[in-house]
Amino acid sequence: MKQLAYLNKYFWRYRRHFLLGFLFVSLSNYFRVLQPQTIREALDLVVENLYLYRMYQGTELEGDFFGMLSLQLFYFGFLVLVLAVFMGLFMYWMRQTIIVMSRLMEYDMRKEVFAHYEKLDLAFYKRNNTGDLMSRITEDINKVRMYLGPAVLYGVNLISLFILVIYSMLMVSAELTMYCLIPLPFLSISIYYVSTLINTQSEKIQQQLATLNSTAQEVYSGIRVVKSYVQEAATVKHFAAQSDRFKQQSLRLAVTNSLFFPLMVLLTGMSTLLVIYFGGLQVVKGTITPGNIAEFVIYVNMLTWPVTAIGWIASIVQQAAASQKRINEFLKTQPTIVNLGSNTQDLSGEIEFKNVTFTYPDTGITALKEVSFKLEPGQKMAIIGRTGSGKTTIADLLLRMYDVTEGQILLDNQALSTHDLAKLRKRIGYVPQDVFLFSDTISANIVFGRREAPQAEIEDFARYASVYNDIMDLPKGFDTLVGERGVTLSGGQKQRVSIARALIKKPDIVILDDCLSAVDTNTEKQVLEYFSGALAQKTAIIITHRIYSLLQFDKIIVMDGGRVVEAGTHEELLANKGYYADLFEKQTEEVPTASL
Ligand SMILES: Nc1ncnc2c1ncn2[C@@H]1O[C@H](COP(=O)(O)OP(=O)(O)OP(=O)(O)O)[C@@H](O)[C@H]1O
Repeated sequence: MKQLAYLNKYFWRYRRHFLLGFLFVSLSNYFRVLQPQTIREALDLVVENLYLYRMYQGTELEGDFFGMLSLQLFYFGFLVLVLAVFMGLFMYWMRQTIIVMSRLMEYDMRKEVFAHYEKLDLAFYKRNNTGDLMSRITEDINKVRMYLGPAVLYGVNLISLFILVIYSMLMVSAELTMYCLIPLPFLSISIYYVSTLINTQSEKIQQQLATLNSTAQEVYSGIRVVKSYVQEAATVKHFAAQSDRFKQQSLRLAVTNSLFFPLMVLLTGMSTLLVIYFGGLQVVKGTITPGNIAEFVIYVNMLTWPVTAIGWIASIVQQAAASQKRINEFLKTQPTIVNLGSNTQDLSGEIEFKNVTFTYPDTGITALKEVSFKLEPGQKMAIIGRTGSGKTTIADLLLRMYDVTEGQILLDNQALSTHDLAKLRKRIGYVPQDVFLFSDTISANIVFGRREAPQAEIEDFARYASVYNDIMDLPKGFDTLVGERGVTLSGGQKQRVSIARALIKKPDIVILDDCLSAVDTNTEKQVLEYFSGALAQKTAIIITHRIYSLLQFDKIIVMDGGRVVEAGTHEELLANKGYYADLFEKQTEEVPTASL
């Protein structure tokens, strides 16, 4: 339960809503409790006057007496109505304060969790799967919201109603109060068990629904494979089996749900029975009036829902505590990559790796071993090597997605950590290998790192990245939606949009990670021409599997198993007759007219 203490800061922030809510609940309940008392008075009035009425029956005063009695009853009826109006009014305000409070808290909390997620480093995202992150920010926060809103509301309601009703009951008869309260703890306990059962079953159903969703989603995403392997029937069978499990679980829940109300009615019915029986005995003895019995029956009914709610609240609080525990786990996770630097100068582009060794914290894989190289401002370097040889890791370290395990990276002759992290990332234009575009317009994707860029520049950079004509061929040009909600761009088009996105930032250093792999040789040639022209003054690192003779590299390093196994210029490496020379030879044979 101590997990929920984290939420106290929100209660403090919205204390005004909370206190007002408490006041409105109490006022609403006050008017509610006055109702049975008015009904009791009305009923007693009728009982008392019945005798007198019989006396006047048949006389000429009968009409007057009846009129007077009706007027009094009308007055009581009107009073009950007025009380109901006040009760309803305060009930409306109670929801407007407490439920609104819970929604405000939910909003603050979701924002806090999302902002915290964004601060966490890449290693955190590798350790935890996206589904888990999503469920904590959606389902878990929803469950906590149930505690902040409905549970608090019914809890506050329960306390104030209990005090008022029990007080009013005790004023009439302590003995009768005791009898009618006997079944209520049983009601509360059994509702607690039933709602816990309902919650467990609902959770299983939710999980099964998630499985069902992902099964369907996977089939739709991989529909080409499914169709080409003629696996439609098999996937339908698999889906039907999952649906069947969902159906069974839902039917089980329906059985449990149908226990809820009969149980409630049974136990409150017993309370009513006890009130009528023992109350009747007391009326005979003359200690209470018949109106008191009616008053008590209404009290018992009033208590039914709050007492039921005890079990329900307990179950909500239990779930909220479990969810808050999961949320706290992430909130307490601190990023390992933090901003230690204050250097916000633009970069001249000098990069030096000094004996850099790096081991991925989550897998223990040593991706780089004593890697050293130096680039002067404006120099271009190619990194070549087999897959898994550590090329991307070099880019990740330069962007401080991870910190080196051993050795040092210097940027402009200063340790990487002395540079302001945000500024450092802003000054590096990085085109990652796995291109990712947001479900937004092409324009919005291009200006992602420099939102104020004017349309003319967006178009210019699309031209530099050789994607302008492709974009203009789309139905809405730069306003075309891409991704899930829009058109699907080809792999090569996506790569070029992502190049435009990196270049429009006008970075000091450019890193391209195998980002021309999916474009044809002509397009590749155009992009590289732009690089050798417009980016002549920028330091650039190009990670690739292809050898480009178009672009004059000042340096080429060949990676293997995390080490730099060859380094030098194109000519030096050819003379070396190693991996590079081999690759060059193979590529010359394969594509004699390509970009070589
Ligand atoms: N986020 C990560 N967590 C753990 N290990 C990783 C991670 N990224 C890469 N590795 C491992 O580090 C090694 C180097 O990977 P890296 O991505 O740097 O290679 P690469 O040369 O860029 O490969 P490719 O040409 O296929 O992109 C590989 O063994 C890989 O499995």
